[in-house]
Order: sequence, then structure tokens, then C-alpha cells
Amino acid sequence: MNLHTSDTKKGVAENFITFLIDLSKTKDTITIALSGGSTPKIVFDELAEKYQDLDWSKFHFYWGDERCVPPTDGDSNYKMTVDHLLSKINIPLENIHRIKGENAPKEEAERYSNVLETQLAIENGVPQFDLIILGMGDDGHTASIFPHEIELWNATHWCEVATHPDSGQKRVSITGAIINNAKTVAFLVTGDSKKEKVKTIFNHEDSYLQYPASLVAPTSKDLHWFLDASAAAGVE
Ligand SMILES: O=C1O[C@H](COP(=O)(O)O)[C@@H](O)[C@H](O)[C@H]1O
Repeated sequence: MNLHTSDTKKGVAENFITFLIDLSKTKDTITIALSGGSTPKIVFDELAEKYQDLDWSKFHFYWGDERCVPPTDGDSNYKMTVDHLLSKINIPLENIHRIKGENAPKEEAERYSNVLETQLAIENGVPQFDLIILGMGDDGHTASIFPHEIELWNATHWCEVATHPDSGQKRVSITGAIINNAKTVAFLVTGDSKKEKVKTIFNHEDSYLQYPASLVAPTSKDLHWFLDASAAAGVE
């Protein structure tokens, strides 16, 4: 595991962008699963502002999770990415492979599983992303696998329907097999509210395995955590 700490959220974004660009230089095309969340938003803003000249045609964007809402809804992870990045760069439309949150959740989880199976390389019998970007919620969830539905991590489908524990909102999320089969996995986690779970997971404290983020362990071993000082405060 590789730990990258920065003083600020912006520092995390800059650090991660350097990492992303270096990784993309080693490939003709790069398949990436994006996440929602507050830190990716800063990454997208930085990319849109300073990296217009990048060869965006080599990037293929997918999503690790999506809220079951239309793509125009303020809750949509896709909309957030369009607003902060995709509408501002020169990327072919065919490189954008969104989860259709407006579809019936179960059908969409099946459709997107099929998209991943037909469009990604297959390695170890499982679709393989070059890079999966993950966040971690304050409750230790990652993608949209929440602690109360941790069994979805081991689901046999590449995507499943998840339910937010408080709002009941349905989500479509990739599952454990595909996350741990990625060539590279990068967590972007910032803020004081993440400190306790980061500490529990990193220090393997009691019951850390009840948090889905603790199950992320790619067989490639190429796992990176990008943390700001607030989130990393409890790491020994
Ligand atoms: O619900 C979600 O939250 C997580 C974490 O977001 P953050 O704002 O707490 O960093 C995110 O990874 C996921 O994609 C999103 O749907």
C-alpha cells in the first residue's frame, strides 16, 4: 500500500493529478472508473483549468457508482463530472460510459455489468480497469457498498443495486471482485470527518473489517491512498 499525504485538499488533488498523468503516459488508452464525492470535484476543477492540452482521447471514463437519479439531477455523479470536467475538455463522447441512473436499478446494474464485460480487458476472468478512483464515506462505505450491505462486496455480479442507509436512495455500484481486479486503485479521502475510519482501517483496530473500504486490496497490490493532513491525523 502506498500512502500519499498532503497538507490540504488542493494538495491531494494536485498530488493525485501528477500520479494520474504519469500513469496515463505509460498507456495508449486508459480505462478509469470515477467516483463521486468532494475531493474528485477539486481534481476535476484543476484538470479542467490547467490540463486542457492533455490528449483526452486516450481516456475512457466509467463510473464506480451512481445514484439512481436522472443525469440532470444535482445528486448525479455523472452530472458532477460533466459540470466540473467533461463539459470543459475536448474528449470524444464515445469515451464516456455512464451508469444510467434514470433506468430501473436492477436492469441498469445488469446492463452496466454487461458494458464492463464487453468493453474492458478480461483478466483472471474478471473485467479489469486500469484505474479505479474511490472515495470513502464517513461511515466507511466505498463506491456505494455500505456497511449495512457489506455482503454486496462478494456479489457474483460486477454491479449491484445498493441502498443508502439513511435516505433509502438506490444506487448502482461496482462490487468487490472488479474493484480488487483493477490494475491500480486510488482512494481520495480528505477532511476531519474521515479521520476515525481512516485510523481504524489503517491500524486494523477492532471491527475494521465491517467497513467496506477496508476490503479494498487489489491482487495487483497497486493500492494508493491520497489523504490530507486532517484525514491522516490518526494514522500511526
Ligand atoms: O456517496 C458517495 O460518497 C463517496 C464519498 O464521498 P465524499 O464526498 O465523502 O468524499 C463517494 O466515493 C461515492 O462515489 C459517492 O457516491
